[in-house]
Amino acid sequence: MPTPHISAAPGDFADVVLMPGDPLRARYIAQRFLQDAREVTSVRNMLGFTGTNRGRKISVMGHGMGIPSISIYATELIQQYGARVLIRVGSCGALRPDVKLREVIVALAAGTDSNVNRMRLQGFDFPAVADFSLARLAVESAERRGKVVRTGSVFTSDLFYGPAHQTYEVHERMGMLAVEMEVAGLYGVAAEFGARALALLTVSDHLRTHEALSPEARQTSFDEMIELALDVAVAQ
Ligand SMILES: O=P(O)(O)O[C@H]1O[C@H](CO)[C@@H](O)[C@H]1O
Ligand SMILES: O=c1cc[nH]c(=O)[nH]1
Repeated sequence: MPTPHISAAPGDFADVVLMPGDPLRARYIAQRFLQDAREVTSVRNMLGFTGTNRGRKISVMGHGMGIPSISIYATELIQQYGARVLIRVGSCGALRPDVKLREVIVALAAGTDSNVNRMRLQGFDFPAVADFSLARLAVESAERRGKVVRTGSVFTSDLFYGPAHQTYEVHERMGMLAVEMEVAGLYGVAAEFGARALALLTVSDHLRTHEALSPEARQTSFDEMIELALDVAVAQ
């Protein structure tokens, strides 16, 4: 049963998995937000945990950085471990001046400079969209908690250090809120294997103003995003 990248036993994972990029954030979420959490995989230190939240079995696992990395973990979780719902909880850099640090973005869709979804769709454009019911639950949860969230599209970039800044204006003109590195890939994997996916992103830095969250502010803001993600997870 173990895959090349996940050493968990059958049944170790819940059907709903929260996925931060950073495996240490996965451990933090498990320790702070899950009851009776236990580590279920640690291959390459890509930590995964399973516990409960409000009585609902939930897993959390890191996915690393970039589409190739998240694609491996998302595929193996769905195909080998029965995951049906994947919720990325990540960080992003804001593009538009009106998008502020600490805001949470519900990523309804993602454009990308990656070719992976065209490979899936024999050269044609693929609409990389979130699962609507998950997105709606996230927005409803934010309303209940009195938290304002943004909904809209983001840009998934293959390169963290690259020429993307030359195209920021174009992304912005096309209505994109922020840049990150995995969402388009996650939505492609979910579509290919019949799972549901959503990404919630906290604005950790601003690509125009070059402001960035302090480590403390980053932690608090991520906690608010994780609470929304858990509301969605528990409702499944
Ligand atoms: O904070 P995470 O979830 O890793 O997300 C963002 O941070 C990483 C880059 O620093 C990329 O993975 C990007 O998508
Ligand atoms: O991928 C990312 C994540 C955060 N901020 C960025 O500029 N890019």
